[in-house]
Amino acid sequence: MDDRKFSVLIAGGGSTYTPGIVLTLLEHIKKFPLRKLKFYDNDGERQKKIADACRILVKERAPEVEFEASTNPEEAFSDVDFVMAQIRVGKYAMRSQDEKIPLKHGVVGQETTGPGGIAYGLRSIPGVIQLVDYMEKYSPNAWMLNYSNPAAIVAEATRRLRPNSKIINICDMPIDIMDRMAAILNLKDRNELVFRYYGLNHFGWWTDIRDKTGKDLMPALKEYVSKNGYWVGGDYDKNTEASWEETFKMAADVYALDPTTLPNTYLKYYLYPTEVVKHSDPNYTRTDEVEAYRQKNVFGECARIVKNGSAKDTNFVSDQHSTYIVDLCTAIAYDTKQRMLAIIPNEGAISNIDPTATVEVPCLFGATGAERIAMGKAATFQKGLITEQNSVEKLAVDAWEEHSYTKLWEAFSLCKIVPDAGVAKDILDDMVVANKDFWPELK
Ligand SMILES: NC(=O)c1ccc[n+]([C@@H]2O[C@H](COP(=O)([O-])OP(=O)(O)OC[C@H]3O[C@@H](n4cnc5c(N)ncnc54)[C@H](O)[C@@H]3O)[C@@H](O)[C@H]2O)c1
Ligand SMILES: O=P(O)(O)OC[C@H]1O[C@H](O[C@H]2[C@H](O)[C@@H](O)[C@@H](O)O[C@@H]2CO)[C@H](O)[C@@H](O)[C@@H]1O
Ligand SMILES: [Mn+2]
Repeated sequence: MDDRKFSVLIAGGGSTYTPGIVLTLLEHIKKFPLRKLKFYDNDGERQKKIADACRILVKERAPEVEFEASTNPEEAFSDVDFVMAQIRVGKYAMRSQDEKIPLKHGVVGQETTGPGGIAYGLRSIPGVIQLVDYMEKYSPNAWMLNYSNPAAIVAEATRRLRPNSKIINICDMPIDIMDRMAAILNLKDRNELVFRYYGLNHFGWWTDIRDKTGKDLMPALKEYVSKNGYWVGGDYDKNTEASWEETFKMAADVYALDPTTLPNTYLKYYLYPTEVVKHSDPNYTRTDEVEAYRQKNVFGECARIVKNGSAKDTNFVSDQHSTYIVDLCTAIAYDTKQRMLAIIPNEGAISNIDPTATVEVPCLFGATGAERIAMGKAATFQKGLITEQNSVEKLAVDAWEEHSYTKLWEAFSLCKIVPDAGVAKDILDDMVVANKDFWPELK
């Protein structure tokens, strides 16, 4: 290790994930030394509530680290080495629409899946592109790790619109699942697993999982997942919300369809949409839960820290979501070639899938970014699903670029969870109205 210290900007400083990320960064300060921590958000009022608490946290735990929060792009993006991007364009008010509009028409209403995911995608594209442009203008040597959703559509847009930018799109769902796999197998953590995985974001499969001696762990995992999905239970899941419990358990049903692989939890929306809709309440969706619990707890705890003037007794904890991001920064900063997943142009990584598809595969992370590892051929079932879903994602980006109503209607219609083009049009027309402040005017 050398004597470099890094300046990190969290873009979307007002996010509910920010305190967890700050704590993780501070906990790992020896491994990934910091000189500056900066926040940027376009909602100064929301960001201030989180920033005022985090300023106290940083001052108490790492007084040598300079802390700044700003809504001014030049101020925020200057003198930065890494940008962690986690914006939600349209905030929870629009996530709620993404979920409730499709459900009103009997279709799955989900943040990153189906019509809701496409609607969110069209809002996120200009927001994330703007962050990339600010980074390139004010800190051209910096790297951006983007996990603003829907990461699949955002990654397809950055592949096309900013092909040479230093942006890596990432997701923590496989991280969460691999932590569960390690717990199921009584291993220390996910780093004990040597894995092969391929697919699209929120749409992928593990094909091989071994320990570091080469021992095949798939049989034991399959045996467990066939009965329990990825639900661990006990202490491990004592804080897991009921809707996530349902999702982790349902991985058993998804696994049953292809017992040669282990699936990403998000596949439940595509393979069992009828079941998902049956268990959904169109008047109370995931956004309502997040606002009632995560958002309330995070902002409540920040207010308490500010009132006390101290974060010494805070209940904020660093989570898996953020340890992964710190691992990625460390790998890029120190060229460790650690193997982790990224959402990246295919270019042969899945040999029988369009080279221009944006896929999620293991990569070696180092000073030049993410270097993809070839995963071979997708099986027939996966190839069919991936090709259809990737076309949906491509049509969504076409629609945004060309301001095309027809392309967007095609995207909605092609989407596996939408029954036909008539329902697709009804949902789309409601979404055009709901998204009028965010989408380009469609012709
Ligand atoms: N890829 C992953 O695995 C993963 C995991 C968790 C969360 N996420 C994503 O992280 C993001 C944040 O999630 P959250 O639930 O904490 O949302 P949040 O609404 O609490 O925070 C998002 C913040 O982004 C800000 N924002 C919106 N548009 C902006 C813009 N154009 N420029 C600057 N700031 C902007 C908002 O004001 C808000 O403070 C979402 O996109 C979510 O989907 C991704
Ligand atoms: O409904 P939300 O807002 O709670 O979660 C949506 C996100 O779900 C995944 O991320 C999980 C992650 O898997 C888990 O380990 C922990 O960190 O919480 C995250 C958020 O709940 C998914 O990967 C994200 O893309 C979604 O935004
Ligand atoms: Mn994700």
